Amino acid sequence: NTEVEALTKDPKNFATWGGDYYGMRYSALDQINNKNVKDLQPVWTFSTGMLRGHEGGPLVVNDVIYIQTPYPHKVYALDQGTQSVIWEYSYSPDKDVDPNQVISVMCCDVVNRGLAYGDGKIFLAQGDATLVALDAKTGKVVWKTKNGEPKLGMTSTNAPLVVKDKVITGIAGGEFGVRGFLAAYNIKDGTLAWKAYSMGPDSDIKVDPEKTMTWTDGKMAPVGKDSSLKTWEGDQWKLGGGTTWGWYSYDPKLNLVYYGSGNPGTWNPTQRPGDNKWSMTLWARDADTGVAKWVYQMTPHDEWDYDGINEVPLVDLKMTDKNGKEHDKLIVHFDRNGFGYTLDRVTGELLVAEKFDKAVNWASHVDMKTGRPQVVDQYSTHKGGEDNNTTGICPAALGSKDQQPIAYSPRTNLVYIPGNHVCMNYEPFEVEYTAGQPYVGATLTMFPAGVDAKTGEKNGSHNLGVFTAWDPTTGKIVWSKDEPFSVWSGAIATAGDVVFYGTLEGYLKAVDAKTGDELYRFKTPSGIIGNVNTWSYKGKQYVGVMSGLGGWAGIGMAAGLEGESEGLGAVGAYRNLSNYTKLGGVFTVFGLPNK
Ligand SMILES: O=C(O)c1cc(C(=O)O)c2c(n1)C(=O)C(=O)c1cc(C(=O)O)[nH]c1-2
Repeated sequence: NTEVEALTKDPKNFATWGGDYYGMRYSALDQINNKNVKDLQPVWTFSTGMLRGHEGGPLVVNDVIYIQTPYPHKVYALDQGTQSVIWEYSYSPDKDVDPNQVISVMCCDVVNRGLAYGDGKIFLAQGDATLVALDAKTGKVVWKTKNGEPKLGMTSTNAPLVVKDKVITGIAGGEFGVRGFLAAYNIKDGTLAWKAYSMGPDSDIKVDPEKTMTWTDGKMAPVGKDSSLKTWEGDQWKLGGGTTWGWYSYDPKLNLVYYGSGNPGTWNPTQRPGDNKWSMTLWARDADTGVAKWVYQMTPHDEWDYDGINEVPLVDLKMTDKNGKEHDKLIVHFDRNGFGYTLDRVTGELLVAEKFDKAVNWASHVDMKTGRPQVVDQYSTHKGGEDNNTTGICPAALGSKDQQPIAYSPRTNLVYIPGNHVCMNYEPFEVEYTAGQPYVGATLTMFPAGVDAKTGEKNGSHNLGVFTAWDPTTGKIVWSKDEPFSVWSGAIATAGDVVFYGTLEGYLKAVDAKTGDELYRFKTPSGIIGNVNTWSYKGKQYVGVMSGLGGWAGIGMAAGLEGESEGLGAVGAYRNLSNYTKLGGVFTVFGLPNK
């Protein structure tokens, strides 16, 4: 979409979830820099009036700020000059939708990861799995389309992406036996352009047996006929998961959309033998047709809920592989499974797969020839012994990183990873599918990793989080900073050589892009699970973030859960958070003082 591309080229805007089509989360603004960021101040705030988890970040298009809240949603268009509401959209359910039923099938709080802009419209993927287009000037509904059935456990939490004349969106519900898909809707009227499932017959998954390639035996080869069906028993693929609730990025020159698919259903691995393709997979799909150019499955036959949906940012960086071949169009991906991947985004060749959190113990390494992780027997959840409980698995199900997007700076050539440092015990149990009911089949408890995040030495630390700078060409940690709680907020890097991120206790932090030294912190009104964005208005640079504790890590407080293993195992680990912060959605804008 040429309009969106032009908007993202002017750093006064922040016009997609990632700031650009690449999903780099880098801003060319440098007014706020590593020397003066210590003087940063909150300059205005705005309460969203809602309590649950606030994910995503402000979209800034031609001086108007657009923010959205968790389900049942509000969208606000804000005027920066008067700091007032231009328009407000209030969600109202269609006749056949019961908001309480929707809330009951949203797995990890009622979050929403953000808005998209294009063609004079603002797009919101609503919790009830309808995609709505709002007039960017008035907030009036232009069109609305049903992308999934909440009664079957389908919900939406993703930030859509406008690509050419289409809006790309996905579906959540991997814990409810939903078969994931990516869908493209026509931007003018919301009619379906294409839909591509994560598993099933070749035609459903838009895979060409001859032309869709995958990493095999150290090179790319066609996936062959029935590449998904062959890896499931019977028709289990129909409840196969592989949902697509994360982030989508796009290469306008290659016309390819990149994203990852989630965990296979159920979490109990003994119930679904096989590799369960193409769950846990990185995808490159043609934006016009949806047909897959290449696929790479990161975690075949998942046994840990290492959902593969984390963002797939594009980076233009030169590297030479071990055969001496040069690559300069790359993607990076930091998976829940704890491995940081670099692939050639044109061909899908696997270039780097290394641990970005040294606590990771479920696999020793990724075999670079087959691309398969080498599972450590002791941490296979098939092998839980008499009580069926496998203990001390790292990372926990919420991964070494969950949905919180990374930032990449083309000035340092480093990736900045907001991360988790959490391990788990995992006890699978037999579960039967009932439409619209949880199809989880495992009980978890989580706890801090207790090892040095850089060296892997045991140190008994109680940190649940870590913020890491990473070299994507070598797969090495450059620096890392412990955080008391998981960093559940999306980072941003700037041309001022500052990296910003939020913490679960509620701090907005700025660190030096080269050294990681902390330069600034400010305690916002609630825990931060939103993304930090930056833009400029009347020549002045601003930084903005939504506070509002929730998401999976904050589910205990957000949903009022108490039991150790409630909230899919997260409640126990993050219990202490309530000593630091409370619920409440607030958008805070920061700037340097006027001289
Ligand atoms: O399988 C799914 O469909 C699905 C959906 C979601 C979601 O939509 O928020 C999450 C997850 N899984 C999940 O595994 C997970 O760790 C997670 C964390 C969060 C969050 O917003 O904090 N959502 C989700």
